[in-house]
Amino acid sequence: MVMTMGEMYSYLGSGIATLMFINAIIQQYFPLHLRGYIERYSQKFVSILFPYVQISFDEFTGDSMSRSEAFSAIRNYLSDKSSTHAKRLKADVVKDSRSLILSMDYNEEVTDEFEGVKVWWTSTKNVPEKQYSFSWYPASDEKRYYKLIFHRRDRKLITDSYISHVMKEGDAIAVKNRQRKLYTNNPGESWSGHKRTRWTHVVFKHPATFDTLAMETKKKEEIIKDLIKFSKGKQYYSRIGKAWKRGYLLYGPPGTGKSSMIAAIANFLNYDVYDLELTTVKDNTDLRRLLIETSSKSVIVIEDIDCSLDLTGQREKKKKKEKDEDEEGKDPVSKKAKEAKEEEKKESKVTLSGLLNCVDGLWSACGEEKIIVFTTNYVEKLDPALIRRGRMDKHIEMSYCCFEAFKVLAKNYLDIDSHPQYEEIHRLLEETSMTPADVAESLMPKSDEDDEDTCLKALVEALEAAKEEARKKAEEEARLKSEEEVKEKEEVQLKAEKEETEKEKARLKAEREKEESPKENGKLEETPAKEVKDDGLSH
Ligand SMILES: Nc1ncnc2c1ncn2[C@@H]1O[C@H](COP(=O)(O)OP(=O)(O)OP(=O)(O)O)[C@@H](O)[C@H]1O
Ligand SMILES: [Mg+2]
Repeated sequence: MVMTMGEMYSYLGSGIATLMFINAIIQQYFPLHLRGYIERYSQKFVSILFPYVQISFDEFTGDSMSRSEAFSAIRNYLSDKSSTHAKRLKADVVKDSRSLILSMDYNEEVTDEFEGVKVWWTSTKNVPEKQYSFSWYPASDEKRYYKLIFHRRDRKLITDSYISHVMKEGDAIAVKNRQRKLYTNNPGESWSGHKRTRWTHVVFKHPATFDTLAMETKKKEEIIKDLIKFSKGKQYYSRIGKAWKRGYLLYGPPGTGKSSMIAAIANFLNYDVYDLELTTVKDNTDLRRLLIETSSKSVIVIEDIDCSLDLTGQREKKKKKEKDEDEEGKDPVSKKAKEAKEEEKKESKVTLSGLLNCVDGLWSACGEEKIIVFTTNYVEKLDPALIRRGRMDKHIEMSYCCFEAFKVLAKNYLDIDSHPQYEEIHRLLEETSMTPADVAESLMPKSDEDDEDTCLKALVEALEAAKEEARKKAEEEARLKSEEEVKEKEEVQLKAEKEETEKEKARLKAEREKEESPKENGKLEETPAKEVKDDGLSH
């Protein structure tokens, strides 16, 4: 039977212990000059006998007694290795979730290879008495550590690169295994002054991925590349002196996949999502606090940014109204309290500049690896200051469903790559604007009897109906426009006619006056004379 490294180690370990014992006797009874000589030779003897080096990674670090990061990383790394190699596994339920993580059981051994070098890992619980390496720790039942054993000729490779490789891999596995969360700012929280966390969370489980997202392939690939570049950019960002964050602005009509895109980004990068509801944020300070409490590796989302900023103004008006009503209240105590609260509310608001400061001010550099996403249906409504590059680095337009996007949807919803009706759909999609949400709705089978033919037929019908509607709308618009034009023309004509009649009238009047003038003059000659007499102003 082949001896495992652990068994060999313990076998040799006892030999070493014997040697240590002998060494202790030597130290006590032999004269100094002889002692050095014997020690040198005994060490040489041990290393010939057992040319392996051992490194221990304890669960808790000495000074702070906090869980060692190295231990966790090794645990993750080995759990990944051992679930395929080790015979005895230990199952752990990850906190806050229902997923199982298998890890190496205690005293189980796993071999690993790195650049052609073989190493042995063992996991140990409860420090055995002979383990002198941990003798300074008080005895505890739950002392756990990992032991790495390798040949001493590989020492350089192991200490220089293997251990850091294990740490990196272990951290990556931790990121992969972790339960991602969807956070939302609790509206109740910001009004009550409790010192509880401002974000509440649920497990984030959105099935949208870039594979299921319907949009032009070129555009999609560009976004994926951008995300990969960002997520690997730690050194780059620190070199150029920029906070490690990136802003995306998603704009387009409702139902074009803006929210789906955010979920796909989070799923792709394995990030948490913070859904920031601006309308419930009290003021700029509150906003800052909220953003500070967000963790690294997260997507911070502010949906419908145009509405959120508009609402700030509306909220102000509403509050004033409420305050007026309060003043008519009967209970003086609650009235006062309410007034104080209203006063507080009245002064509070999130301003554009507050938002800008949070997006790219000094505060944004707290924590790293963050993506900030704004969505809007009306990009033209946004303040240019908000969406300039550097704040919103990438502007992504989510537009109506194109043929390429349709093909993705058809693959997702009906699992088909082609169909005789594709050509017609292609033509119709170019002629009409339909959102991916509407296309998806038509493609979704409504009953068990529905197959691809019926679904595609439904889509064609929907597209034709949309086309017809658009045509009618355009016609109606054209009709209204032409009607307006006719009306305008008529008005112009009417005006011209009116002017003409006015002129005619004036002309006629003038003519009449001319005709009547001799008679009139006679009369007039008499009258002024009379008048002159009457008012006594004549001379
Ligand atoms: N590009 C797309 N790819 C795949 N599915 C899509 C796409 N656009 C929309 N959908 C489907 O339509 C539904 C609505 O899309 P989504 O919520 O992402 O739209 P939105 O752009 O965020 O709309 P709104 O502006 O109203 O928030 C989604 O559940 C999704 O199934
Ligand atoms: Mg949305």
